[in-house]
Amino acid sequence: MVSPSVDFSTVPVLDYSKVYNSETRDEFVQELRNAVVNVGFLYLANHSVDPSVVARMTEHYIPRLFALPQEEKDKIKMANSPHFFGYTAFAREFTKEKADLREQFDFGVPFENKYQPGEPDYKKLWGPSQWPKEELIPGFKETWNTYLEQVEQLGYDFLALLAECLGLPSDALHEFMDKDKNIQNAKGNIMHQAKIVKYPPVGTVESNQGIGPHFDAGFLTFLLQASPNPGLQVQNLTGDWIDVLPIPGTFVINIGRALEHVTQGLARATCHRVVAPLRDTSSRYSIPFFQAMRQELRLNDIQFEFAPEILALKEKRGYVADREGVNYAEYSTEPAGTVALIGRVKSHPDVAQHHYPELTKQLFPNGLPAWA
Ligand SMILES: O=C(O)CCC(=O)C(=O)O
Ligand SMILES: [Fe+2]
Repeated sequence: MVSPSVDFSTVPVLDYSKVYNSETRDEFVQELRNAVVNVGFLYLANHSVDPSVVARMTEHYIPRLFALPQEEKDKIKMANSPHFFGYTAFAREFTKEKADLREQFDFGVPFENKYQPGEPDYKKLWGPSQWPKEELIPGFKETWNTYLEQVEQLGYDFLALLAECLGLPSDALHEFMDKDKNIQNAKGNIMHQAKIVKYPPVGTVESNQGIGPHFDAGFLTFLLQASPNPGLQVQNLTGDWIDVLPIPGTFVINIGRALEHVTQGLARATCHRVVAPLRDTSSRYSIPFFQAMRQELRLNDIQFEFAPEILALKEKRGYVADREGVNYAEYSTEPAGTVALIGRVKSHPDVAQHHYPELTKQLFPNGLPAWA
């Protein structure tokens, strides 16, 4: 059941500068409520991340990163890392058992591994990134960490607005980052993850999966579309694919499954995909930043009471059956860290078998599938 009056055919653009002005703040919160409940995706213009840092990443570092000699990329291959950080060669990641036509480097915000023997496996998941040699790409690490720090902060600020738009106290969602809702404590204790992705122009009519249809697993995703190429598409309630063309100076923000779960489905996780650039065009680049949450939390441990008029928005929007994509049903019973680990093992089973042999065996009882 879908209410056609609330279905979307474009992704709304929200102006973050409205938040700083008491006359326009309310308007922003209302626009956010519409985007969060009915679309699950939005563009954020005039955001707080320094445009010169963004420009330095997109214009200077991204091309140099992918232009590193192949043997230097291979030295930091993901298989080295129990944290699933590092380089993944072209078409070596899988969405629902089909190769994604992209090449990428995965990193986390700076983090020291805190795993102690006897603790759950998911504690191994968070740890340091792997870096290309500084002399081959001078200044990259510093600029990238500055970028991550600013997006991390935007993420915490944005969570406060999101809580507010659903009628919750503005720090309500911060409990998923720190038990005392203290964001200063969350910094350095929650390991958000981000990657730098290249979609080379290899698409054909028969084979064009840049990344297959999926839902993001975590809380919020902040996506920087780092080149003018189209490709990102989101599925509306009717099932049509809607283009999310790059708009310079914006982030695309979307809701992950965990945030959908804890808001009782009010904040909508929306299925999306990337269509690979066609042959003879140019590469598409992007940087998705995935907001994580406390690993030990079972999401059902924190229950909100939403006002009836807020819950009514969900009825008005209607429900769509999950068409494609992983369910993350484990969020009802398992700690968030376990759900995240399962997701990583399914996407990178060849990496997982080195570091999480038992879990890999459990998830792939007949051995690694042929596609891996
Ligand atoms: O690269 C993009 O534009 C989107 C990537 C994405 O959806 C993902 O990695 O989860
Ligand atoms: Fe995604």
